[in-house]
This record gives sequence, C-alpha cells and structure tokens, in this order.
Amino acid sequence: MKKLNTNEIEKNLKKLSGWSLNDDMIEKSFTFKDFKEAFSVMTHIAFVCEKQNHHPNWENAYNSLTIKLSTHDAGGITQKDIDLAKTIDDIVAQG
Ligand SMILES: C[C@H](O)[C@H](O)[C@H]1CNC2=NC(N)=NC(=O)C2=N1
Repeated sequence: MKKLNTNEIEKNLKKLSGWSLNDDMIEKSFTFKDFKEAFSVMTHIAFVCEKQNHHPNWENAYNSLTIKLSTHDAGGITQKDIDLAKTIDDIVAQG
C-alpha cells in the first residue's frame, strides 16, 4: 500500500469532515451523550476495523473519543486510513 504525500492527504481530508493531519496520522475527536453511547459506537467501529484488518489508535475518556489513523505497515497515511475515516464518520452518523 502506497503512502500518500501531504498534498494527497490534504486533498482527501477536504472530502472528509473534521479530520486533521497530526504528524503521520489523521485524527478526529468525538463527544457522545455518555459513556455507554461512546462505547457502543467504539464496539461497532471495532468490528468493522477487524473486518477490514485496519485498526485505529484511539483514546476514550467517559463520553469522549479521539481516533488516530495511520497504516503501520506503510509507516504513514494510505488510502486505507482515508477510507476507514469515512466509514467511521458513517457509523457515528448512524448513532
Ligand atoms: C498482521 C496484520 O494483518 C497487520 O498487522 C495489520 C493489522 N492492522 C493494521 N492496522 C493499521 N492501522 N495499520 C496496519 O498496517 C495494520 N496491519
């Protein structure tokens, strides 16, 4: 899987909502009603990630969730991370 360069990353981020480039990862934070909602969304995301064999770096504190994506095998950001970011936004939008 080919690493995307900064221009390609920024172009892709414009098509997403709320994701930003932070070092060699794309990152977005979410706030949910409570812990149960946050964890239920995380569980949904986890199973989709497992299916795609592409996993997030993430931090959850009560109702907040920060997700960071990069492709470890490529040592940077690839199309897999962009695609997963879109999938995550779709899951969060479903509630
Ligand atoms: C062996 C396994 O398929 C690999 O380690 C997968 C697992 N999940 C992964 N997730 C992410 N974000 N990047 C990877 O390179 C990656 N590789």
